[in-house]
Amino acid sequence: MNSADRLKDYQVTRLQAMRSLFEIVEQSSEGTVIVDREARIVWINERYARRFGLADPAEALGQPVENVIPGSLLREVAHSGQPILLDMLDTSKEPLVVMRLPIRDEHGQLIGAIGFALFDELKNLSPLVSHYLSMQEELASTRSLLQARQARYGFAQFIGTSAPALEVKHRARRGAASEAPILLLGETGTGKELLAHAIHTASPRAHKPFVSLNMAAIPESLLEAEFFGTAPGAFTGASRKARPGKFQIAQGGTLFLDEIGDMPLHLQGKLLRVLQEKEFEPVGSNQILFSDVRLIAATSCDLEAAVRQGSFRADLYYRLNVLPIRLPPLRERPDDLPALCEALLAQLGGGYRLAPDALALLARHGWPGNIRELRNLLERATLLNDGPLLDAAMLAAALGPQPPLAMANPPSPSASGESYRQAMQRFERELLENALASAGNALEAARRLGLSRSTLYRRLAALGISSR
Ligand SMILES: Nc1ncnc2c1ncn2[C@@H]1O[C@H](COP(=O)(O)OP(=O)(O)OP(=O)(O)O)[C@@H](O)[C@H]1O
Repeated sequence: MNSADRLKDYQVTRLQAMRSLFEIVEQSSEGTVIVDREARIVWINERYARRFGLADPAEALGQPVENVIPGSLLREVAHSGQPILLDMLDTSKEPLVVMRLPIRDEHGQLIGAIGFALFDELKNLSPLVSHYLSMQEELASTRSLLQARQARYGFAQFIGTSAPALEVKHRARRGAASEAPILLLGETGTGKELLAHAIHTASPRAHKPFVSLNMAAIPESLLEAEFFGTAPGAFTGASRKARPGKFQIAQGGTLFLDEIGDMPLHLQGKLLRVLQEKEFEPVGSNQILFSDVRLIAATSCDLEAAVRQGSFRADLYYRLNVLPIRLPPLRERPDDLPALCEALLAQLGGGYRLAPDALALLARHGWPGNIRELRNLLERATLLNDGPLLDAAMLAAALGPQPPLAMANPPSPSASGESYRQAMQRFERELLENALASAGNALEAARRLGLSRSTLYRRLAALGISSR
């Protein structure tokens, strides 16, 4: 077939397509009307005429379109030549969804317009519209949640070039590339949460949420709902709406469970099920939800001892312990002190630096609160001094009247043959009670001790000390 034949063929096909289109729309629509350039009706189908109260379509011919169809915009289209592809037309009965198109002759001259009433069953559209609106809402809230839940730190923020710190980063990078659960072990303030953020940021899940949950900070009775969410009206006082749990919020991303050793036994079984079966049920529902969440757990307590004592399930411990990473206490990595001080002082702002004798003093300190304690101390020193150079005397003043813990007198051994454990408990009790008494409140006491508030509360609860 040559190109002229092909063109002829195309034009025929196009004409046939146009005719079919007109017939289909005309037959399936609620009505069709054609007007000339002056917006007088030249043709209207029976159905449409009847809708506007005319028994015979012939009665409409020659009339201005607005006389028959109040509110019609066909005059505008016949004048401007601009189509109105989708619009609503209010009528005395139900509103119509209409389409209006200009009509041109074979020379392209505007000669009128055609209007189709596509349908009147607007309620058919409402599920579509409400579905669209709810999807828009969901998208907006997911976007803002995601922004709020982006991990804040990467490996660059984890300061340290000592051998133990490099080993931590090396293992953490390997962990980031895998999907296995990670268990972060270490004393309070050693950077477990910081490292969990960094692992998430370096993992393929980085663009999905990072959600953290501290077992010690949430009352036991609310933990299950925090974890798995609730079905609508799941329990008295629960919201009538379903409430998503951290597993749903973290979907596709990472869930960081801090102080996992404080997790109640009955929840440990449920967590194990999620890890093994990748599914869970919201509280008060028997709907099974699929979970795609990478778990990073952290603890400052001795989980193996907890397993031996029966307060932590052995099967969950083994499942979590696939890739344990132990964060060394600050006293085991004194070489990192200068870099840590520099980074923490830079974060605090104000251009402060440490004098060499200040570093020597810090190296002798015991750091029970580790890097959090170091950060708090430096912050206090910058608040007490105008700077820019902080010396040993200034840091000693910021540390407070008592000598640094490493140099403090050890508790005297009890003449009555007190065990190591009992002596440690007595020491801890004195330390916490003194801190509470001198600080006046738990938040300030935690700050002074270099502990997180949740760790302080947990230790107070364990020793039966009231925080008031
Ligand atoms: N290697 C590090 N480099 C820089 N800052 C650090 C480092 N490790 C910890 N920090 C800082 O020390 C503080 C405590 O860290 P983080 O909260 O991660 O400790 P944690 O081990 O999770 O403590 P807890 O067990 O009490 O919850 C934070 O301000 C953190 O940014």
